[in-house]
Amino acid sequence: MSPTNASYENGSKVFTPKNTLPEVETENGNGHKRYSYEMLVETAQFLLSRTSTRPVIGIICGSGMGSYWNEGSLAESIVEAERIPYEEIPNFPVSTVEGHHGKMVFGTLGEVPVVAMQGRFHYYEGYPLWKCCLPVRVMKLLGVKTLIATNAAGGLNPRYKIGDLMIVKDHINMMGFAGNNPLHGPNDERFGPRFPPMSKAYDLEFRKIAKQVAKELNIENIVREGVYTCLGGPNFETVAELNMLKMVGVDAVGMSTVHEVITARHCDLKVFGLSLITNECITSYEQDNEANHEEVLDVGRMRQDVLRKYVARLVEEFGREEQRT
Ligand SMILES: O=P(O)(O)O[C@@H]1C[C@H](O)[C@@H](CO)O1
Ligand SMILES: Nc1nc2[nH]cnc2c(=O)[nH]1
Repeated sequence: MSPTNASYENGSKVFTPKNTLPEVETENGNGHKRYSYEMLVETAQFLLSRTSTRPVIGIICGSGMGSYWNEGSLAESIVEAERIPYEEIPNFPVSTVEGHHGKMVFGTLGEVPVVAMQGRFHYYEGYPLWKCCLPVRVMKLLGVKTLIATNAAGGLNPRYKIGDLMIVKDHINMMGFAGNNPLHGPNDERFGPRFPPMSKAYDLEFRKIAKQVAKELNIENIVREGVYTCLGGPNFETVAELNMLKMVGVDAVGMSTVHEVITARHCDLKVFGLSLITNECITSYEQDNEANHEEVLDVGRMRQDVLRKYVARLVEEFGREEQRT
């Protein structure tokens, strides 16, 4: 079935969108049924019935940033928080990774209504990319205008230090090179166009604001700006892989965010991406150290104070920017 009807007007091809995403797609090879638009509306309506918050900013908390230790983290600094476990949410997957709680948290940050995912879904957990990104579409249906996607990442740029923060300037969709994309399959025009552009994926104004706020908070010495890539995981990379990624201009390597950002841009959310550099990428066979998840979580804990303050101020400023435009 074609997702669009093409006709010709004055010699140019004109596409008339059809709402064609079938109720439930066929299983996509690994037992995961695709969800219809209506099912995601049901999910959003359930959430709206469980909270009085009407969020304008959605936050995805990266590994170790979503309250692994229950207090002091980004998700825990949300005021008048209402927490809804993923298991209670219709059509929602569950979080299986240590450091990811599995709750949607509604409330305010700096008086801006927000929803935060305390725990995200990763491809390596066995979810197809579209399912990893399902909450982004639910956020859109909740009324969210801006997505802040945070992640833990390995620092590939030799100037980066463990504990640095990287404003994401752009990404390289490595999994997309192999044809794995969250938008793969029939397109539902109610979310967005068949062929969305990605050249301005990370909002320029937000990036400027983030640099300004870093100055105000006196953390500009640890705030960088660079290119992120996502690999499928769950293993950390080989030396050869990392050297290849370095050659193509990658500054930080992770296992998330890229597909969430593609999904967010497809449904016209504005995006800000932030990586916490939790470990050094090993690019030489002479180095003894190896990447490990414990270090990733430890660095998240070490930096939770800074992250919390930084993201809370960003939310305030982005909320203001949202009202201005
Ligand atoms: O959810 P994020 O991208 O922050 O988590 C990263 C990637 C893996 O899930 C984990 C590896 O330690 O951290
Ligand atoms: N792929 C990848 N993901 C990470 N998440 C945190 N650190 C890393 C890393 O070094 N590589």
